[in-house]
Parts: sequence; C-alpha cells; structure tokens
Amino acid sequence: MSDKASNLSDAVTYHYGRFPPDSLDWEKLFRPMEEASRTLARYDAKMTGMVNAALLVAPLRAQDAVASSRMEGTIATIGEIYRLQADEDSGSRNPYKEARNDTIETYLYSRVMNEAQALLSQGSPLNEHLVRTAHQHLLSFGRGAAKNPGSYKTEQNFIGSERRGKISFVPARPDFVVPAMGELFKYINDPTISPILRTAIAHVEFEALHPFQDGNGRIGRMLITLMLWKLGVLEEPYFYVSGYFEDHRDEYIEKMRAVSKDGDWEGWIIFFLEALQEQAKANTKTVDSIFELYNLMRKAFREVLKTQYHDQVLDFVFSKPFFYNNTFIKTSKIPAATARVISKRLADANILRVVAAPSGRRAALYAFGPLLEILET
Ligand SMILES: Nc1ncnc2c1ncn2[C@@H]1O[C@H](COP(=O)(O)OP(=O)(O)OP(=O)(O)O)[C@@H](O)[C@H]1O
Repeated sequence: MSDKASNLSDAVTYHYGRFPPDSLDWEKLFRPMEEASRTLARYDAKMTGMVNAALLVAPLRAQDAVASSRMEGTIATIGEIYRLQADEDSGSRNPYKEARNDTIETYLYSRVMNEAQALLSQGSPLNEHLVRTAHQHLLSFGRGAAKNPGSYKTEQNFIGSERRGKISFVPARPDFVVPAMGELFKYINDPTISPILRTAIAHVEFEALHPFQDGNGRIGRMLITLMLWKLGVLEEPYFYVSGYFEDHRDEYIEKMRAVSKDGDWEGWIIFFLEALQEQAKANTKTVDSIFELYNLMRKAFREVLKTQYHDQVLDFVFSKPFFYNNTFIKTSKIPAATARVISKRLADANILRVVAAPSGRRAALYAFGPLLEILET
C-alpha cells in the first residue's frame, strides 16, 4: 500500500534509533531458542540425509511461493505454477500469454527464490545487491513493473487497509532507508550473534523499513530461507516458513507491529521461533508423503514401463509434474521413439493425466496428479 495516508489515528511508526535492540530478556528467550535450534538441526539432518533430497524437497519452494504470495492477496495454485513452468520449458515464445497475472507473479516468486539460491551457492554474498536483484526480477512483470523494481522507495509508503483507507503502520522514511539497509546487512552478517536470532530480528527490521515501494512482504520472507541457510543453521536451503505466517497472518502482523509500538522484540522472536518449529513439522509431513509416493511410484513405473529408463522417467515427473511431451522427449535423454512410448504407457495406466491432447504443432500436455494432490492439500 503506497498511497497517501488518509487515516493515521491508529498508526504505529517505525522504531527510529532502536535497531538493533540494546538488550534482550534471555530468560524469556533461552528455552524457545534452544528448542527451535534443536528442531531445525533435526529437520536439516533428515532432509539432507534423504536419498534424492534436492528433487523431493523442491516442491516446498513452490508451496512457499503460493503461501507467501497469497498473504498479499495474489492467489494461484501449485498446479498453475507448474503448468506455467511447463509452458516456459516447452520453448513457447510467450509462455505468459494465457496465464493470469496472479499466476505469473507467484511463478516469478519461486523462480526468483531459485535464482537467489543459485547465486548464493556460486559464492555471491548475502548483501543488498542480492536483495535488490531479487526484487528487480520479482517485479519484472505486470503490476510490479511500474513500481521501481530493484530500487529503494523514493516516497513514503504505508501499510494498512487500502479499501478502508486505514493506516496501521508507517514504515521508515525514504531518506532513512539507504543507511538503514546498510546497517541491516551489517547486522545480518555479524558472526557474534546467533544466526536464528539474527534471522528473526532481520525479518521484522526489513518489514518495518519496508525499503521498496512494493514486494516487501515477499522479499522479506524469501530472506528468511536464505539467511537460515547461508548463516549456517541449515546445510541446504530446504526450509520455507510462509505457510505458518499465512495461517497466523493477524498474529504475524501484530507481533511485528508491537516491536515498533512497544519495543516488544521478545514477543516477535518467540512467535518467529514457534513458526519455525511448527513449519518444520508441516514441511516434514509433506516431504514424508512425497517420499512415500516416490517409493510407491518407483514400483509402479518399473512394472508399467518395463524399460531401463524407469528411474529416469520417475525423477522427471517428480521434478515436472506438468510437462509437454516435446519437453520430455528433448530433455529426458531417452531416445525419442522410446520416450514417446513411455509417456503413452503412463497415460494408459492412468499414472499421467492428459491435460491437453496434441494439436497441430503443440505436443500433448501431461500432469502427474498424485504429486499435485499432496502439494495442494
Ligand atoms: N506493523 C508492521 N510492521 C512490520 N511489518 C509489517 C507490519 N504490517 C505488515 N508488515 C509486513 O508488510 C507486508 C505487507 O506489506 P504491504 O501490504 O505493503 O505489501 P508489499 O510491501 O506490497 O509487499 P508484497 O507486495 O509482497 O505484499 C506483510 O506481509 C508483513 O510482512
């Protein structure tokens, strides 16, 4: 929300001069910190120890994109995201032509998260440049394109209900943002502070600064995954937390507001640690279901396909639960004639659903329903 304030009577203003907090009440924080650290360590060990972890955990990223975008009123399903990916993979000149704006924005979220993870794993530092690049790409399309992608705000923005014109929060002034973002990244990279604590505090600080005209909620939530990974809490970037924030949206916002209003950093940190714990459970449940399906399908693919390529095909459909047959033939590294027989057999066995039959120069579009069902519940 970036228009002029029309009703500031209940508004809380950014906590100038109070970041980072001078002192914290460790009596309140000690136990939740210990518990969350243990939970995340167990989660990380389980995920990184899993065979084929990168493949089986990847859908959590698409789920996070959906939840994080939905919090801001951008509504798309996981199926729509994977379908758009299929259009892009098929080499379509304009893959976005038939997609809704909300689907494209949500798809961009998961793509930007992927890009940021790739940059960091190639050695890029976790810094302002990375965040601004992510912002530039996130807002590269549609509504976002007019909102200064990649640049900090130049006008005051407000958070609240646009419809009722009620402002609940006034983020930092534009002239304050440049030095404050410098301070924030100094803090993020300060090795003397616990990484989980840094992540909790950096999130609320980022949101309270609201450095961009738009897209702050989404970029701030991406930073959580990136920080937990790059600061060493997780060995791999396999943890996403937006689902919990979406389910507890009012509390999420109220706890952040209380930091600026009452200096209640502890209340926010405890809420954030609870979110990490609960979302670790939810993510584990999802990944367990994916793993179970993978093992079940491994047998089914072997029986139905009777070819040496069954595991290759299995990994392909788990990485692309929507795909055009030409993409499969081109990228699966299976001889074309065999690949054609394979997709047909899987469709005949009702393992794949034919979403669109081939027509003209357009190849058949398939969906792998069982995986989508897990992700959409
Ligand atoms: N009182 C508050 N203090 C700090 N952060 C807040 C507060 N209220 C909301 N937020 C954060 O701001 C986000 C929403 O901000 P806003 O409605 O301005 O969206 P945005 O900046 O356009 O970002 P996006 O486009 O991703 O929604 C919330 O998701 C939350 O993270």
